[in-house]
Amino acid sequence: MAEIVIRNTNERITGDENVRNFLNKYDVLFEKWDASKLNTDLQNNFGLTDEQKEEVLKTYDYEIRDLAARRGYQIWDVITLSEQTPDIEEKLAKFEEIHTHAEDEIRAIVAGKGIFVIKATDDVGYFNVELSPGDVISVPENTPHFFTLMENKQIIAVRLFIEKDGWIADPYPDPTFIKQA
Ligand SMILES: CSCCC(=O)/C(O)=C/O
Ligand SMILES: [Fe+2]
Ligand code: NI
Repeated sequence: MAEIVIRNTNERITGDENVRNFLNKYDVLFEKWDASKLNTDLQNNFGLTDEQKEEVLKTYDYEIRDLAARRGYQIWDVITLSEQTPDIEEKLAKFEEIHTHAEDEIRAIVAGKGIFVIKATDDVGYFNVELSPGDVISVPENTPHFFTLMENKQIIAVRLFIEKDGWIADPYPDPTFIKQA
């Protein structure tokens, strides 16, 4: 179940309805998928082959096409990150830099955990969205954010993009961002 932490105040927001209301204020979509639909072998496999990634996409085909039809996404993929991932440190270092995308994108967590840190308004600052299996969020266009893993250091996520070019990150160096919280 997703939880929010507002970094400047340490306020924690829990419960799907409260999380949805908070996120919607910042144009972040929050929905749920049934995490138990994924075959348990795949839920515990953080080094998926291309064939297994296709199986993940097939499992959530209805949910993906529904989101695509409602919100205009055109392409999707599966990403898995864990200590088994080649070049994990370089990949994480890239995801952990604050950046924006010119398009709105979806991240649906189907196994493992992760945190998106997203900028709200200047007065509220950044908030953490701690995501668990079944949590689906959008990252709105031109919104500063970054991603990091949680203590278990493993995740499988489905990503939906509008642009055929896929994931293009524009760096957003932000001197107001405070790392600890
Ligand atoms: C869990 S998805 C990996 C990170 C990612 O796709 C992204 O866009 C980070 O900003
Ligand atoms: Fe992103
Ligand atoms: Ni990003």
